[in-house]
Amino acid sequence: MNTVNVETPGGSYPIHIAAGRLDSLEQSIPDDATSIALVSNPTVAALYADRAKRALAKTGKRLVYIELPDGEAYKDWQTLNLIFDGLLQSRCDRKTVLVALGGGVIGDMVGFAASCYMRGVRFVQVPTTLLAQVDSSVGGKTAVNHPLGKNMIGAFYQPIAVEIDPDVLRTLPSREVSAGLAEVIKYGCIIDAPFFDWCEQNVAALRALDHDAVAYAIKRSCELKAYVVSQDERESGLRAILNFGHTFGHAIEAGLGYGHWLHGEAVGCGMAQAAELSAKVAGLDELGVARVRDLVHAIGCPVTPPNLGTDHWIELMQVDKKTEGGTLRFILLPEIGKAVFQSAPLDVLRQVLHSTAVPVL
Ligand SMILES: NC(=O)c1ccc[n+]([C@@H]2O[C@H](COP(=O)([O-])OP(=O)(O)OC[C@H]3O[C@@H](n4cnc5c(N)ncnc54)[C@H](O)[C@@H]3O)[C@@H](O)[C@H]2O)c1
Ligand SMILES: O=C(O)C(=O)C[C@@H](O)[C@H](O)[C@H](O)COP(=O)(O)O
Ligand SMILES: [Zn+2]
Repeated sequence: MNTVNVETPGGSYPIHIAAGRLDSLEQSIPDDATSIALVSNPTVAALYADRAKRALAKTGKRLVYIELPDGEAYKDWQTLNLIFDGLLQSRCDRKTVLVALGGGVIGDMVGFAASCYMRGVRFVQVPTTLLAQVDSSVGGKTAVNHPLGKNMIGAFYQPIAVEIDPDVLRTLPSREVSAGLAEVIKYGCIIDAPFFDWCEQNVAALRALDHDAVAYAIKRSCELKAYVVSQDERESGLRAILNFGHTFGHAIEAGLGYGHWLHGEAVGCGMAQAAELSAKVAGLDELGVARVRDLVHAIGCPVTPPNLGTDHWIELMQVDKKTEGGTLRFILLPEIGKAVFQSAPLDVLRQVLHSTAVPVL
């Protein structure tokens, strides 16, 4: 088993990565827990809830199961309330431990529910998508979407453990694999040039879910995310680099309606756009722009953004959490493997949006 540790003021915890880990989930439940609330969705539950329940039952503790509808469109306040309904109806108390079994949508919502149920209870992340295993389960960003903006209502709240079983990825649709790979290559772009090179060389193996390639990608991604989050839990500086591609990507998600493009697809396309903007204002050379765009394409994500209309694009991007006093700020690349946080002149941004936009079919 590989273990990566995350250490933040809000909590320190292990990320355990091992094939078959799903069958040992009982090890993540503290002895003083009074009960366990497992939260999942119908898609994931049909595949993995029985195994998760069997493992958790080994604790001898009362087990409650709560099911949420599947999809980004349900990452909202109303669905969040279903978790509170379930917890209250089952008389869950302050020592109940929540277990999030699913992708980033389940993880972000269960984490947020844990942050505010009875003013805070413990929770465990059991990520079942590639995206969740390499990114969303680590670092304690929890949230729901608002129609006007992505992840706008939420909290920083760390899990007590992250339990990763890479074997569950075998049932993941290939479109979801591509979306997860967008967040994998993001780490290469912002902080680890050799990892970017490695991703370029191993694209086919990654898309085919080759065991060794995926194991390395998960481990390296978790190490890099743990390093960044441990330096800056609440995004007062360094952590913002994890938002590379997201100012564009979140605008695509909100602008098209949540769920039309997957988060990873929108971020992939957003990274290609951010690379183009980087060439105009942050010094990235044309080869760098081409390498980012080609790798996004090679992992199976779109590189041509939808035509949201330049003014609407800008309105949507202004809702971004990095915006300060109305000024849009971006994570840009002076070179592959290095990221900076800066604003960009509006006319230059308009050029990028204009040059890359094509009509939605
Ligand atoms: N908190 C963070 O730091 C962070 C980081 C990145 C993304 N996110 C958020 O994560 C969300 C995206 O997460 P996602 O890409 O995991 O999407 P998702 O949670 O919607 O899961 C994608 C789909 O795969 C299904 N699925 C999950 N595991 C499966 C498996 N093993 N086999 C078959 N199907 C499976 C799900 O039911 C769903 O239909 C977005 O809301 C995004 O904002 C959060
Ligand atoms: O963990 C982070 O920090 C990230 O920015 C990771 C992103 O991949 C993730 O999509 C995150 O939810 C975006 O954060 P937000 O603050 O822009 O909503
Ligand atoms: Zn993301």
